Amino acid sequence: MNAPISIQTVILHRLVMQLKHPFTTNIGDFQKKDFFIVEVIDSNGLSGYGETAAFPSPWYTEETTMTTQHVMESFLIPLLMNKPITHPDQVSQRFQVVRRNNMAKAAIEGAVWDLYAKINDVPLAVAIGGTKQAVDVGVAIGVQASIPELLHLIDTYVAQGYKRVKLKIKPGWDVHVLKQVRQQFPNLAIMADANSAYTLKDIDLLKQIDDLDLLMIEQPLAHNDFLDHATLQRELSTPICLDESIHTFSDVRLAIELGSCKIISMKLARVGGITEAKKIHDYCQEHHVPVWCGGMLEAGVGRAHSLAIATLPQFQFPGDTSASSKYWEHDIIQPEVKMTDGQVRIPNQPGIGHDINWDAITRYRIDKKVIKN
Ligand SMILES: O=C(O)CCC(=O)C1=CC=C[C@@H](O)[C@@H]1C(=O)O
Ligand SMILES: [Mg+2]
Repeated sequence: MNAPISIQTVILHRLVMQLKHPFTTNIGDFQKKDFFIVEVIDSNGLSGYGETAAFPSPWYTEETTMTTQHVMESFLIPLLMNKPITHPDQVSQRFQVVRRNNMAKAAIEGAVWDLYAKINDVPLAVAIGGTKQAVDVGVAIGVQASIPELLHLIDTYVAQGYKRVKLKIKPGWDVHVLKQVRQQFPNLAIMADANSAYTLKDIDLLKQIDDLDLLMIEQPLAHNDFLDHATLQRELSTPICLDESIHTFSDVRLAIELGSCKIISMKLARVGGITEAKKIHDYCQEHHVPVWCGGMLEAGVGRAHSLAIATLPQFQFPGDTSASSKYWEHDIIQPEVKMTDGQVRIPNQPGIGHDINWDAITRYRIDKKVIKN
């Protein structure tokens, strides 16, 4: 039986970090990340760290930077502090009285998982049940100003060692672009992410991607439409991967039972944390459904959590957990996440396996809230 963990203090560090380059999808451009690093401190003064992923506006899910602050401060942190826990799995159970708000939940639950792993002196990946020492990683590339610029960018990332590229697509930037990329890179692992930019009216256009040997097409249709995705999957040989549709274990069961997809994008923030992610992983393993780790433009703490979950065996495709340098001049962890030959090695230090870079935290921090039990 694990010793009780009593959270005495929670600190919300609000940071704003400028992306090295704007990240463009069919919904809009991102220039900066406005988020929280959640620090949970136990009765011995040991800290665990988590990271919120919500964007400043509610376009990806219903959550935003500010909704996560409100739900963490007003509901989740009081629930966490009101009695000790003996295992991080109890955190998501305790949070069930709060509907949805998965990104707020995942940041706090992740911090407790990091603390738990440190208390038990094991890497977070080991505490989760991970089996890999290194994980394959790829890069996500937003919509570019021109096809030549896209091809140059892909060339740059391939030269760095990345073995998979994910390309954002949208009406007017899709089949013709993918065809030229495939022509230039005949053997490269390529996937497309549509962020719900299409409907079944586009079925004839989407069927053209079947000649391009893509790994998958991510979220072609609406976030809440399992039936049309099932209709589309029956027409496509390219596997559909669901991202924005998947918020819970029951969403995964529905999608697999209906045939809405053949691959699941796992994002700790979107599903509410590590405990739910492990449940989804185990179901996908049992039903032979590949999983891979999507990205949310994380800073180093969130990136380290994603890398840890990606060590579970059913993660079968390179994740979006590219090196820190893809997005950040200076990351908030040390050492930063580095990619070598298409892989990131999993640290064997306890917890997330990276120290917090407090100089960087101070540089980016715009607010700090200390909540004591
Ligand atoms: O974190 C990364 O490197 C990739 C991020 C990424 O592709 C996305 C983040 C959030 C929403 C989308 O734009 C997109 C996705 O759908 O996966
Ligand atoms: Mg996606």
